[in-house]
Amino acid sequence: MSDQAARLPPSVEWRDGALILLDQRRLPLEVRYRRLTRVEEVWEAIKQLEVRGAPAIGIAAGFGIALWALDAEADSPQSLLEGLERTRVYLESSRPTAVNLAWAVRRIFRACQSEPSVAAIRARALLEAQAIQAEDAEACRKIGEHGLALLPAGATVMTICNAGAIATARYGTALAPFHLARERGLELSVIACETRPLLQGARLTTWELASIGIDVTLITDSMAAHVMKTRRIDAVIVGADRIARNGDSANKIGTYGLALLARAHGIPFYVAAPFSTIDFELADGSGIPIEERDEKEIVEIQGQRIAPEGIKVFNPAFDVTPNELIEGLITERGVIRCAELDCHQARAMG
Ligand SMILES: CSC[C@@H](O)[C@@H](O)C(=O)COP(=O)(O)O
Repeated sequence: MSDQAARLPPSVEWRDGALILLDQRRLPLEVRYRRLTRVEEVWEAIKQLEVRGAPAIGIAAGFGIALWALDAEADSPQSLLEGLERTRVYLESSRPTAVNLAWAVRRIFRACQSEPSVAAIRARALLEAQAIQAEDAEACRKIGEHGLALLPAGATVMTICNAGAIATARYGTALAPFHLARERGLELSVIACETRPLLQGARLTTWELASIGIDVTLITDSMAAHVMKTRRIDAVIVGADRIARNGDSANKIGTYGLALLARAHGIPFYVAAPFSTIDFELADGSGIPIEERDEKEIVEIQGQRIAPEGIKVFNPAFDVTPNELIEGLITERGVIRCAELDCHQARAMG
């Protein structure tokens, strides 16, 4: 079995005491890595989408808190933990929608609380961040297995944004089935929506899939209905930034529209995500915070103004797809119907 997925370099890596990030703002024109050594740089990299995608920002934030812990001056475990708590809150303020970020830094903080010394806290922060990364790679591989099992041979799948290997530790979520298909020599095709306004589909999904040899066709977001009507689309698979416990799922703006179109055309619509993306504290999607971003992302293209000066702009980065439009959640624990999510978790908790 070839290992095509391994050809893609990791987008987030801990090396020699620093965080190495693939700068996703520059793709596909340039494959450039940056070495970050301070938590402020990690905060900025998350804010500016240098690292993006729910699991990847969780992993990066995890290493960010570890960077702070390793470097901080502290004369007692208590003072280190107090600083760690402030750093956790700071990192959580970088982007609000993807729950993986808060989930990762809270998990690291909790783990550190039981350590007896400054040295043990420092070591534990890094170990926990590395564990989160390793667990994500394994979860994404399983998501790929479960997703692949849903698809007929030679399937064509539509997706939006980039929920791929570069948005996770490895393999991706919505794109994981394609990485596994490639490893196994199976032919599948992808229709990638460009994903206005920041073009993660056009820039990142096409780059990622083409670089592992998957057949990928780029369309603009407004072509989705026409393509569903005139071509055979076997499924729509998207990622998620936060899933409420009733299955309502927040993902990149435009996802909700795709789900409505898929329903109108009788195409199954799946959300692929690890359990770390599920926020069991939220009863439904109405409580998911939706990030609003700078108007420049809409009124400019590559620094060039395209809309009149002074017009009003609304730029939400995410929307929420209601559970009734979702055929199933493709998770590391299998494909779960939204209605079964809550009891599934209750069973897993024993
Ligand atoms: C595996 S990534 C899942 C989601 O985070 C992804 O689909 C998405 O919406 C990313 O948005 P982004 O704004 O690029 O971070």
